[in-house]
Amino acid sequence: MGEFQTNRLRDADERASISQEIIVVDGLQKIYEGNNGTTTAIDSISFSIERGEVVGLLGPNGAGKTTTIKLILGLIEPTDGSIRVNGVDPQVDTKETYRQVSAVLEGARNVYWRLTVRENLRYFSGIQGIHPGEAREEHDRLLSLVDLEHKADEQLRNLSQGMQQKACLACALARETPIVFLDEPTLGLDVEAARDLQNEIQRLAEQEGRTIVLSSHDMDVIQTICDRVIIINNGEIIAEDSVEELLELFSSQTYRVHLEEPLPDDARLVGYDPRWESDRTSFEITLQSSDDFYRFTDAMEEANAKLDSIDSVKPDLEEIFLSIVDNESITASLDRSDRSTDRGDVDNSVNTSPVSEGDE
Ligand SMILES: Nc1ncnc2c1ncn2[C@@H]1O[C@H](COP(=O)(O)OP(=O)(O)OP(=O)(O)O)[C@@H](O)[C@H]1O
Repeated sequence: MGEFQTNRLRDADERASISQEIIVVDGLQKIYEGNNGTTTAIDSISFSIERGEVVGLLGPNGAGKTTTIKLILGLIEPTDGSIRVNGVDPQVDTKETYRQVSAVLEGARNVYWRLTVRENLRYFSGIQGIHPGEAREEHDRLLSLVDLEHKADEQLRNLSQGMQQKACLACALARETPIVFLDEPTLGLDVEAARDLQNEIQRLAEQEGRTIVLSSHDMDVIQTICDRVIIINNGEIIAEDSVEELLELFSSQTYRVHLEEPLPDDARLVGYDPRWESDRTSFEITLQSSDDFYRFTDAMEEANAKLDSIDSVKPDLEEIFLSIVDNESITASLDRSDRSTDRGDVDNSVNTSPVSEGDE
């Protein structure tokens, strides 16, 4: 998928200073070392994110998304490469990075379980320098957004898991940082709450110019709210484009073919393996180029297939994502010599919480 690859950045400082880029990652690499070998989780990736963008960071399990986010937050040290978060190097100034970014990461316990929901909100806006009196109205709005007004004075440890997740989200938003990282933010939310949150994310970006980076397996959410996606697989960026352009590009590559009569069972479209419908008259096929298109029509002729119609179809982001990752997996599986251990064998002692002293 070479045409999607991001351009390598010249220099992170230079890029950050001349543009609206609020996150600049240049040649970033992370190799985890363990007793039984090493794992290259991130392999020289470069990308940038502009102020006010809503970007989806996507990839299959183990692709390297969480590692990338932890590196940007300064929670772990890169093996190589550089990162700037609003001009700050997270390795040099972790405190300032924390002031710039809030994050809700899966499994991260970055709230205080013995405090009530409202006390947590006050604490998190307080450390950002927001006066409690000024924050009251905003906290009411956030409580209503996550549907926790009735639990505002309950200790967090007494709430259900879903409510705790909502409270973490509200605390992250209460900090009013320029950048927000959200991992699976709609997981466990009911339909209405998920829709409200999506609207809120769009509002934060459009009206307040805040930058949101989302990681989610729900492609409907990504398609609805993200301006752009960065797709990672095996530690490398395999696609980086606006959602609109990806939809456009793939709609002109995917076709629905309908034959006048079923193709006999023993006939084959040599070089293609289309997903037939049960009566063997229709299938969808992805063709990468005009050459491919001509090869396909030759294969149809050889198989004596009688074409009735061929229409361009519009796949959704989920189908596009699977198609990009599947294509990539075929090449990547040939070259994994240095990925010799899995997570269980090596250092797992990373603190995922931006707050070091949770009082659980
Ligand atoms: N602390 C660690 N020590 C060793 N290897 C690790 C560690 N954390 C992650 N890895 C490995 O690095 C690779 C990338 O993991 P990462 O958690 O970044 O993926 P991910 O895209 O977030 O996956 P998921 O969607 O499953 O959360 C995986 O092979 C994983 O096993």
